[in-house]
This record gives sequence, C-alpha cells and structure tokens, in this order.
Amino acid sequence: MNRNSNKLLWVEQLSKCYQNRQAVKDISFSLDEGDIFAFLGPNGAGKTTTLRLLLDIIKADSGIISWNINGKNTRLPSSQEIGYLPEERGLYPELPIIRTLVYIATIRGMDADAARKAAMEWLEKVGLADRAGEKLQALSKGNQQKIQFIASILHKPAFVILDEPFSGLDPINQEQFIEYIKEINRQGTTILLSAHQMPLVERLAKKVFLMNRGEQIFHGELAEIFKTYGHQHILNISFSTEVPEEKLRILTDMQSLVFENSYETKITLKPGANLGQTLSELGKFENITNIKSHQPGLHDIFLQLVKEHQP
Ligand SMILES: Nc1ncnc2c1ncn2[C@@H]1O[C@H](COP(=O)(O)OP(=O)(O)OP(=O)(O)O)[C@@H](O)[C@H]1O
Repeated sequence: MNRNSNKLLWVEQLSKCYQNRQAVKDISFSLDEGDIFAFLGPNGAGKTTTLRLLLDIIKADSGIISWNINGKNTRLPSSQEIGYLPEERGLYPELPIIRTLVYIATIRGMDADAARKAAMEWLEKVGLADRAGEKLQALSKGNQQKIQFIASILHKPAFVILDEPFSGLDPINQEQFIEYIKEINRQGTTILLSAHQMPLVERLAKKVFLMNRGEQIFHGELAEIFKTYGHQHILNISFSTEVPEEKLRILTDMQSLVFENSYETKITLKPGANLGQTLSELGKFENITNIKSHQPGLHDIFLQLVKEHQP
C-alpha cells in the first residue's frame, strides 16, 4: 500500500478470530484525511469487530494498523485526537446532559468553559438546548443518541468513528444526522462510519468498504462502484396472475430473477443488455400490470455482491 502523507489510517491484512469464529479475515484499507468512509455489511459481517480493533479495544490476531494524525505517526491516537460513537449506546443516565457533555470533553483535553460553550451550541443545533439541565434518561432514545453523538465529537477530534449512527432514528432525525456528519467533516474531521442504511450512505460517503462474513468484498470510491456495477437495468414487474419462473427464462438478457411474491418479480438484466428487446419479449405476457425500470443503487449492488460472495 502506498503510504503517502495524506493517509490518516492504513490497515493491512487484519484478522481476528473469536474462539473458532473468524470475525475478520485479512482485510486491508486506508483512509485519507478528510474522507467520509463507510463500512457496509450484513449483520455479523465483522464491522464492529474491525472498528474495535482499530481502537485497540480488542487485539488483532495478525495485521498492521497504523495511524498518521496531524502529521504524527502513531500506533494509537490519543483520546483528544479521536472520537467514538459505540454501537452500544451508554452515557450516564442519571446525570444532567450538560454536565455529562462538559465532563467528557474535559477528559478529552478541552477547557471546561470552552466545552460548555461548544456543548450549548450543539444542543441549540439539535434542538435540545432547553433540556440541557435534565437527566439524560428523561430524553427519548433518538434524542439520547444525539447527545451521545455530540459527546463523541465535541472536542473536535481529527478522526471520528461512528458505529451505526442512524440506527434507532426516525427519518427526520436520520436526515439531521446526515447534516451533522457533513458539518463536522467540513470542519476538518475525517469520518469512518458503519451503517446498514444504503440510501443514506450513498449521499454521504466518498469511499466504501463492503464486507461479508469477515471478508473484504469491495473497497474503493463510491463513484467507482457505480461505474463498475451500476449500469445494469433492474425491472420490477407486476403480474395480475401467477407466472411460473420457467416462463420468464425466455428473456434473452436476464441475469438473475427474484420473486418478491407470487405476482411480483425483480429481474436484473446482463450488463449491456438491450432493454428494447427485453420489453418486446415481455410483450408476450398478457398479464403484466406494471413495469418499472431503474438502475441499481448501492442497496442493489450490495445485495448482488454479497450474493456473489456466498461460499
Ligand atoms: N465477543 C465476541 N465473542 C464471540 N464472537 C463474537 C464476539 N463479537 C462478535 N462476534 C462474532 O463475530 C462476528 C462479527 O460480529 P460483528 O459484531 O463484528 O459484526 P457486525 O458486522 O458489526 O454486525 P451487526 O451489523 O449485526 O452489528 C459475528 O459472527 C459475531 O457473532
């Protein structure tokens, strides 16, 4: 891997086995300063394990993790330099919100007055300034998550790890979180996040790392993944009566077919397929009630790649 000066983190051939389960197998990736980098993978893929390895919460069996924060090579960044939103949320439920935020920021090197000011600005931004004196446990789950997010970034770390930042949030709060993440990135924080919500990741990340069963499936620019896998047409077809799968096999350019239910099917065409010819072949089916054609989003590409990498 080319270790040029913009690289903030390099990971080479990282592996971790729990008892007899290989949670992470030989993965390599790197982040540049300023990146928004997303870890994607189904449940159990090894995302959280990888994030914990990076933070030295658990030890790798093998591999290299190397950081270069603010021009300084280090094996592990200090708590001032890094922020972490863990998958299992948990601050101090009994303490007033503002006290918790100020306390956490000061142990990460911030002056108490500056921490209080920055905390109030963030609380204002997320619409919780009037609740600053309340106990954390008095807030809803989504609002508690906002506080935990603020706690992870208040000290303006150079690098932040957000494990599942969107989980448990309603669509409005998810949108707001996208804006918060973009904002801290604009202010200079490099971001590594793990998530399941592909449409959100598509709007946020510049680079993605796809993993499944501990293994690397794709690592690179989001634009590259669309260039490589995003050209195929996907047809969602509805029928008024049941159609046996064999009948649809007459479609010359069909690559794969998934029945969503007895009356609806999703057909992925081969790269470079002739859409007109496929539609004309579909003309033989008199029971079609609707056809929608679209090109794959990250969600579709992800499902396809995971399927291709099944053992
Ligand atoms: N402490 C542990 N002891 C034993 N096995 C573990 C432990 N933590 C994780 N695993 C296993 O390692 C694999 C990877 O888990 P991990 O939590 O890293 O996945 P993930 O991609 O973060 O999943 P999710 O999206 O569900 O959070 C899983 O098979 C999991 O059961």
